Amino acid sequence: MSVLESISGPGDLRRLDSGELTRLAVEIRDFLVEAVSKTGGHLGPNLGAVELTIALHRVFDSPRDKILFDTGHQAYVHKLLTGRQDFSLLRRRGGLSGYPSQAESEHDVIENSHASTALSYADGLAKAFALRGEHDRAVVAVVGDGALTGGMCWEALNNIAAGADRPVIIVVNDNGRSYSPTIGGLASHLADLRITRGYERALDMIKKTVPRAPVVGPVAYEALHGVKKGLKDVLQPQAMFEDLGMKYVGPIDGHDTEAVEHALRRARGFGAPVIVHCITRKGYGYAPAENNEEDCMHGGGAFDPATGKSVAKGGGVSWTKVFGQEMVQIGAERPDVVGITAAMLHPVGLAPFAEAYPDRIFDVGIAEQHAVTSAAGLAMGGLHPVVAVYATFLNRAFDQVLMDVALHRQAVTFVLDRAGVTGDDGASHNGMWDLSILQVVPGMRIAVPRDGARLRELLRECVATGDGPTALRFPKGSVVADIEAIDRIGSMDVLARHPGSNGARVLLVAAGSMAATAVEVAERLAAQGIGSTVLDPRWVKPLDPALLEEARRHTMVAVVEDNGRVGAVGDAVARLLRDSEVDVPVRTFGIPQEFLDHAARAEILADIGLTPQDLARDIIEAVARAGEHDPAAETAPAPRD
Ligand SMILES: Cc1ncc(C[n+]2csc(CCOP(=O)(O)OP(=O)(O)O)c2C)c(N)n1
Ligand SMILES: CC(=O)[C@@H](O)[C@H](O)COP(=O)(O)O
Ligand SMILES: [Mg+2]
Repeated sequence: MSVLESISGPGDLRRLDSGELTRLAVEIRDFLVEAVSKTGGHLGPNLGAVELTIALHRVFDSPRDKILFDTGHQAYVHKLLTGRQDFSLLRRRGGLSGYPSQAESEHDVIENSHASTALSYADGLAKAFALRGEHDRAVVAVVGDGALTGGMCWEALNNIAAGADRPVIIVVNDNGRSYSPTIGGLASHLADLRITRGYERALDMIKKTVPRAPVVGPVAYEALHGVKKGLKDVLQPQAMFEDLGMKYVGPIDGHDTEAVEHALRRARGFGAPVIVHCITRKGYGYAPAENNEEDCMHGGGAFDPATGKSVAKGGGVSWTKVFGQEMVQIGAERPDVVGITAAMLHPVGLAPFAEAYPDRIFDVGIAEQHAVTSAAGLAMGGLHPVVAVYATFLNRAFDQVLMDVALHRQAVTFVLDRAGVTGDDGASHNGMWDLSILQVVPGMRIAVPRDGARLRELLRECVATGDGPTALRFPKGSVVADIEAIDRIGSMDVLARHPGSNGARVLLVAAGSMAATAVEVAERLAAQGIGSTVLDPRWVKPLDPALLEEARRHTMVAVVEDNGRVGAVGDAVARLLRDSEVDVPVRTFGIPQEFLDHAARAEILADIGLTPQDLARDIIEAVARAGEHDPAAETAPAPRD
C-alpha cells in the first residue's frame, strides 16, 4: 500500500515520519498528474500546494479548526488528504467537484470559486469563535498571490489586523502567478519579500564585519549603521504587513513540509493575526507545467502525461478567439480603444491585442471592481475601454457598472465570455446572471451575437457607441457555423419562417447562442403543423419596438435564452408587450434560477430543457393548452428523441 492510500483522513498524516512525508508528496504529485491528465482540471495550482496542504493538515485539526481555500481550485490535495481519492469523475456529473464542496466533506467550507473571498470568511469565522468562547479553534486561510490582488482581501486584512483577540492565520501561497505572472505593486512587494532570505544573509554578514562603535569611533559607526538600516529598509519589506498590525513569518520554502509545518506551529503559537508567507512554484515537480510560460497548466482539459500536451479533440474556433482577432483589427482602426483584463489576459482572448498594442492593454489583477471603475476613468479621459471578463465575475462589479460607468454615461464596452451554462466549474462559474443584472442598468445596451460573424459585427457596433455603456456576451467553447438571416425587421434578423397548417403561429425570439437551437425547434414545430418565425434580436437591451408588430402577427412568443429566467430577455419582452398592450402570451425558456451542480454543459442544458426536442415538446404542449392546436389530430408523434 502506498503512503497516500494509507491516508483516510488528516489524523493519519500526523503519524507519518519525515521519510514517509517525502514519499507522500511524491505520490500525490504522481497521482495528480495521472488523474488530471484524464479529466482535465487545475493541475498547476495543485502541484504547487502539495507540501503546504500536508503541513496544514498536520498542524491544524480540521474540521474543528477551519482551513479555508481562496478560489478553491487548489484544493485537490486537501481532498486527497480528507478521504476523497477517487478522482476518476473529477468535475463531472456524479464525481468530485473541482472546488471544495460541503456536500462532499465536513472539511470543506468555501464553495464559491470567485477569488479573494477567503480572508473575509476567515474574519467572520474568527469573530464567531471568539464570541462563542471557542478560543481554541484556529481559523486558517490559504490565499494565492493572485487572489491577494483582489480588493476584498484588503478590506478583510484591515479587519483581521484589528482582531488581536481573534487570530486568523493567513497562509500566502505565493507562486508569483495568477494565470500569468501576478501584476502590481503588491506583487512586487511580495517579490521583495521573496529575496528576504538574501537580506538575512546580508545582515549576518554586516553584523560579523561591522566592528563595535568603540573600535571605529562614533562617526564611522553611524555611517556603517546607516548602511545596515538602509539595507533593512530596502531588503526587509515585510514592514508593510507589520505596519498593518499583522505578524509576519517568512518567506518559507513552501515545498519543504517540515519548514512550513514549523512556521505554522509558530504562527499558531502567536495567538495573534499572522501572515505565513510561503514561496511555491506553480506546477512544481512536473516539468511540462513548471515550464509552461503561459499559465503553468493552470487549468484546462485532458493531456498526455508524458508531455503535458493537450489531447482534447480540436473543437473548431472558439468564441474567445474570434473576439481576440476582431479586437486586433479594431485596435488598428481605433487608437482610442484599449483593453482591460482582470488577471486573465489569455483566457479572455486579449493576448493578441496586448501583443499588437502593448501600451493599450491593462491587467489590473484579480480586481474586477477596479477594472470597471478605472474603465470609467479611461473613458472620461477620452478612450474607449473594452473590459473583458468572464460573465460570472462581472457580478462583483455590478455597482461599479451601475454607478461609475452608467451613471456617468461612459462609453465602456463589457465583453462577457463564458456567458450561460459553463458546467464543469460548478455553480459559481455559470454565466447565468449578466442578462438579468444588466437589464436594470439605465442606458446600458446589450448585444448577444448568435455566431462569429455577428460577434464581429456587434463588437464593432459596441465600440462605435459613444454615449454610454455596451455589453456583449457569448458562451464557452466553439462558435457555431454562421447562421445567415433571411430577412431583417428593424435591427433584428429573421432566421427562419414556417407557415404551418393551423391557427398557431409561434414567434421564437432566440438570444445569442440559442439561435441554432431555435432554428431546429422551428423545424420540429413545422413537422407538427405549427407555424413559426425565428427572430434574432441581436440587441436585447433596448429591445427594438418593431418586435411589437411582429408579435401581433403570432399567437405566442417563446423567448429562449442561456441565462437565468428571472429578469432577463424573456421578462423584458413580456414587459414590452404588456406596456404596449399587445395581448400575446410570452413564455420564457431559460436557466432555472438555481445553483446548478457541476456537470458538462450539454448535460445541464438537457437537464433544464434547453434542447431542441425539449423546447419543441414544451411549446407544442403550450400551444395545445392555448387551444390553437390538437397534437392528437396530427399523424406525426410529438418529437421526443
Ligand atoms: C473574481 C475572480 N476573477 C477571476 C477568477 C479566475 N481565476 C481563477 S484562479 C485565478 C488565478 C488565481 O491566482 P492565485 O490566487 O495566485 O492562485 P494560484 O492559481 O496561483 O494558486 C483566476 C484569475 C476567479 N476565480 N475569480
Ligand atoms: C478557477 C477559475 O476561475 C478558472 O480557472 C476556471 O476554471 C475557468 O476555466 P475555463 O477558462 O476553462 O472556463
Ligand atoms: Mg498564484
